Amino acid sequence: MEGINKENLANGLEATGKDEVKSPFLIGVAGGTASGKSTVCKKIMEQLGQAEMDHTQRQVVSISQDSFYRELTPSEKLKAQKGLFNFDHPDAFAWDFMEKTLEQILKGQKVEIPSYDYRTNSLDFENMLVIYPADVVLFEGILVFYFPKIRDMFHMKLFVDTDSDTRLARRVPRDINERGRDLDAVLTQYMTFVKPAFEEFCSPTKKFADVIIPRGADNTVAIDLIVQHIRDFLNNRTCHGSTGNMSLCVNLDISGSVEAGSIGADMASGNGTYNAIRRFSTLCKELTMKNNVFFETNKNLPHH
Ligand SMILES: Nc1ncnc2c1ncn2[C@@H]1O[C@H](COP(=O)(O)OP(=O)(O)O)[C@@H](O)[C@H]1O
Ligand SMILES: O=c1ccn([C@@H]2O[C@H](COP(=O)(O)O)[C@@H](O)[C@H]2O)c(=O)[nH]1
Repeated sequence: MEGINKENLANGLEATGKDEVKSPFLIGVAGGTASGKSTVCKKIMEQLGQAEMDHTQRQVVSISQDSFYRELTPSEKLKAQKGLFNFDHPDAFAWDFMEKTLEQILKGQKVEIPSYDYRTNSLDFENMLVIYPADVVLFEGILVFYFPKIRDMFHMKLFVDTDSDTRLARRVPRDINERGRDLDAVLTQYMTFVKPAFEEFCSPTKKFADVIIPRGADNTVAIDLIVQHIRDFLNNRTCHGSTGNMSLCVNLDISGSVEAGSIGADMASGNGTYNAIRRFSTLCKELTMKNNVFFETNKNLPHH
């Protein structure tokens, strides 16, 4: 990406000649089908007072990976109508378009993406979604951590981890009531494509997450913490512009064992917000509340 790196993105500024364009803090939200990814994003937006706000004015926006399904060939369309197309395989997505769109978003540009119509298994170009520049962008989908180029764009990665029985129990009524399917088709698609693809492509990406959220939207403690972190980010950006996440130093200073100073040191040493965020997520994993473990430790994270 020319002219962009994680450092200046996380600091929120990209130099474009004389003008300074605000680049958003990009959060990836992955997880299996019906794990609660969109519900988690919706809750975050609601708690931040963004959901009821006019979409041109929002500081936080949420985008679904579904807008990046690729257009099907006529024969694939026929297969899809019979429930014989694999929408859970990485090949079902238009990765180039996804990458380009995220690059534009990171450059602070307005983008237009199609909505997705599950009833016809196709992109709806009549109903384009306009994504206005925002301070924080949530990007959710089953495979958002699958491709390294996309994965590396996120400043923070969340994985919504809901057990597969619960997910299936939620998917069945959702697909019947909201996506125009019948029970047989939902179960056949689940057993033929959804479950095997989850195990092969989605579940292995959990290891890339900075924060794993067990039980999805039911995990109010985890959501409150993430909301608080976004609030800090937004306040800081408003108060300090490019100084990014200084308030992390204050807000994380809630336990004697928390090394709030090391976050400040990151900022002061010029290692920047990205490192501070990494430390934040590590701290989250270390934090255990009495009788309430709200984050599952991701053992695959490198030590800082
Ligand atoms: N915590 C929850 N409790 C009960 N139902 C939920 C919960 N989270 C999500 N759902 C329901 O499960 C279905 C899938 O949730 P959704 O957030 O759309 O998942 P995803 O975006 O991961 O596919 C929806 O019908 C939603 O209303
Ligand atoms: O035409 C389509 C496109 C996708 N799907 C299924 O949707 C899920 C992903 O959406 P979630 O909201 O994360 O559940 C994926 O498992 C596909 O199987 C579909 O059924 N039809």
